[in-house]
Amino acid sequence: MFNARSSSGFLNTVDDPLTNALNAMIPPDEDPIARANRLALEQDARRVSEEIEERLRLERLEKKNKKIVKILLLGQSESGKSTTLKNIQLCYAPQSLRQEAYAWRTIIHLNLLRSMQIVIDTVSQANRENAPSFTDDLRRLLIKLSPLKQAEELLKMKISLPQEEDGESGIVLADSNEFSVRSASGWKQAFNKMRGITSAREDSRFDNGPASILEACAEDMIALWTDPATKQLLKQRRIRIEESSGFFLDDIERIANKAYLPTDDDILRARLRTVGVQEHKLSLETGPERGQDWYIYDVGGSRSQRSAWESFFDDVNAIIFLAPLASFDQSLAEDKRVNRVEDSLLLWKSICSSKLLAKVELILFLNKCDLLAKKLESGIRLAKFVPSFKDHPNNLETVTKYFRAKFKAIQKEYSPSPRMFYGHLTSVTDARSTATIVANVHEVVVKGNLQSANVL
Ligand SMILES: Nc1nc2c(ncn2[C@@H]2O[C@H](COP(=O)(O)OP(=O)(O)OP(=O)(O)O)[C@@H](O)[C@H]2O)c(=O)[nH]1
Ligand SMILES: [Mg+2]
Repeated sequence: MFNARSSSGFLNTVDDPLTNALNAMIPPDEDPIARANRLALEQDARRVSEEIEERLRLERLEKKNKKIVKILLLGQSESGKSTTLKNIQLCYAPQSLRQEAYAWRTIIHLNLLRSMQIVIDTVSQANRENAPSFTDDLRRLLIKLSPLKQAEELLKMKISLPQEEDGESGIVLADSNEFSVRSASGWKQAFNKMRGITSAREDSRFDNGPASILEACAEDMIALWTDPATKQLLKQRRIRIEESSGFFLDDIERIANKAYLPTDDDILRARLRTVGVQEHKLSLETGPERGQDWYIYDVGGSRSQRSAWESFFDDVNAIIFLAPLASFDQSLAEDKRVNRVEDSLLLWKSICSSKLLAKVELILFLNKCDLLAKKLESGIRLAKFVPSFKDHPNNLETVTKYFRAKFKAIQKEYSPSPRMFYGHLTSVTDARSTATIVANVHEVVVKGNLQSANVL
């Protein structure tokens, strides 16, 4: 009797309708030659049937693979979420980021002016207080740098040019020091208007006045920033601008040049606060997931914005959670009583324990390790801010090991069901090392996606 091959798992002798139909057609007085012919024909039919089954299986698999992948970036404000998104763009769609370089130039100019303003304010205050370290040189520089205020106003106007439908512009001022990007179209319109402009010379549609002011003031900005009296005043007042977001004061000569166009590295270091949620669509162009669409959601991380996160938890595949370790000696901008690392640990706990996220892959980036290393080397002791660290050696290896174990233990204790721990030590302003980690995230996401589709 004909036996269907069952190793493929699709067909068997009992239930297969084709086998049953063929068996019913066997003539009772069949001779050996007719039998051999019939078996050959049946085998042929079986092969074709199996081929069709296999093709359908592959099509089903392909469809499942094409399932939209959703990744959510979470973490407190300034943890590095938007910078991680830029890294993912750099890995999978570098041209799209480079096309935005000219728009980032304006943000970087604003970042530079923001840091310069902190220096100017500190030196001016020393003047008002008749500090002995205030010199005539500093006084002269302050006067010469007064046009920078106008440059800042012009830049803000330039970036706020497009009006959204509701009449609001894309860029808003969060406080006197920081501006931010709204999730809606204003900022994208600004990008689009500037898209394709690859050099300042082509920038005929926009007033290039602020860049002229910056170039004219470059020498004096460098003189003020590098003056030993300035450094001393900043140190006395414990102002460490070098560690703040969007620090470009060591690059004034290059950035204040009128022909300046940001490098990838500059774009990663630029600071533009996120307000709301930004969706970024990525179509994978190579590899086995070719054609698959990834949607990456970048959210605003400040406390007032966190209530909006939950509406994005639905059918999310993976969460990249950023905890900036270098902030162990800082408090939240929105609540000075709360230590930043403590806030990250509490946030991590709430994400791990969420029932809605029980099946979601969690990938932890213990970020800003470059700044953490510098901070520890400069003698700042972790135990002063995190007493449970006790008298362990205050070096990068021990500190990162300590935090990794702490985050891992929280995940283990609070996850509704057991899940893998993916923890990376990152410095997401470093594109090269981050590319390796992004590849790892890719693997986890693809594996998780196949598992959720019951393909693995
Ligand atoms: N040195 C250093 N700087 C970093 C690192 N990660 C991020 N930054 C910088 O920190 C600043 C803040 O990063 P963002 O990516 O804007 O932070 P965010 O989490 O998106 O913040 P919100 O939009 O306010 O929620 C930027 O200027 C980054 O360049 C890091 O690993 N090392
Ligand atoms: Mg952001």
